[in-house]
Amino acid sequence: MLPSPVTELAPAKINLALHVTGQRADGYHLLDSIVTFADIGDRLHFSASGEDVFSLSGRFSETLATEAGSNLVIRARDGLRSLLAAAGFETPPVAIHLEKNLPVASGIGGGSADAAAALRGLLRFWQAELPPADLARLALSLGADVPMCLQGTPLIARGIGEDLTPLPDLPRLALALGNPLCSVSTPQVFARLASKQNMPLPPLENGDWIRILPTLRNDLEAPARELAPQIGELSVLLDGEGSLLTRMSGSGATCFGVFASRAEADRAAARLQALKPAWYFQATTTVSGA
Ligand SMILES: C[C@@](CO)(OP(=O)(O)O)[C@H](O)COP(=O)(O)OP(=O)(O)OC[C@H]1O[C@@H](n2ccc(N)nc2=O)[C@H](O)[C@@H]1O
Ligand SMILES: Nc1ncnc2c1ncn2[C@@H]1O[C@H](COP(=O)(O)OP(=O)(O)O)[C@@H](O)[C@H]1O
Repeated sequence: MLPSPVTELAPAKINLALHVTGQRADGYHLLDSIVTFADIGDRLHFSASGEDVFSLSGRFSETLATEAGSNLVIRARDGLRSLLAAAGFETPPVAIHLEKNLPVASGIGGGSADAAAALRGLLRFWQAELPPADLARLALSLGADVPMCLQGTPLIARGIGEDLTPLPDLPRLALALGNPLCSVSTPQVFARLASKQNMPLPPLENGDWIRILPTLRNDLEAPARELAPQIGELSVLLDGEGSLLTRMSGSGATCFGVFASRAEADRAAARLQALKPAWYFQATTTVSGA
């Protein structure tokens, strides 16, 4: 019997805080990051096919079309298939369609979210299982953010992103996301950091989040603003809409504003979209940790 079709959401990742605390000998930076996930993202569809096929659609698919063969989704499929084949599972050809709704190279981990969704979706499609440690190793080999995207719930990420601690009491947040649609290169942002040894996160047990979050930082924001000055303009616009806390996510250029309610986040995103029609704005409610 042919496998049944499967659909997976690849939710946007939001770094609510990101402290760079050191650098490994291989050049990768050590992070302390509070991460949550949006209720919006890319969408992946998996269906039976005579041969492996990969197709793209969506607002941001064009930038990826020329390098479709090296897409993280393909790398995830191939990596998973070889582990599953070694474990004796059947992995018949699959048609994968990626609906690319998230801006590319934008600090909300679109590629990592897609890779994680490909792993989750293909395990369901092929009705297969892997030991969690093998899956975690494969995820990390695809990118530092892929293990956290595989988890998909609020967490603290340490190391380069592989050391994950759940944050079940992080509340749902109403956010307006904005991006001036200038893609920012993650390695270039890390390379411009003035200091690589910054204060780690303070202890966060029983977090009074609304009080604590504003006292934290994104250490990548200053170097990203040097590369893309529009980030400063975007932050001012979010503040002007009444954001309770405005900050950049990941290596940018996406910034988020935290709003008192989803209705306020919706209004802010709609007003800013009218003001800057060529930019990306999206209201979202983040997932619950419980
Ligand atoms: C900065 C963060 C924060 O969550 O997010 P994004 O801006 O990508 O969303 C991540 O650490 C990005 O993770 P990810 O995008 O998966 O990174 P990778 O593909 O593994 O690495 C891309 C490049 O970024 C740099 N890099 C990445 C992660 C890290 N902890 N230290 C680094 O120095 C390295 O130069 C590496 O070659
Ligand atoms: N499915 C994918 N979605 C986005 N980018 C991808 C994908 N596959 C490979 N990439 C590559 O990964 C790079 C980082 O993209 P992305 O994950 O969107 O960045 P960020 O983590 O900063 O949001 C892009 O420049 C692109 O060339």
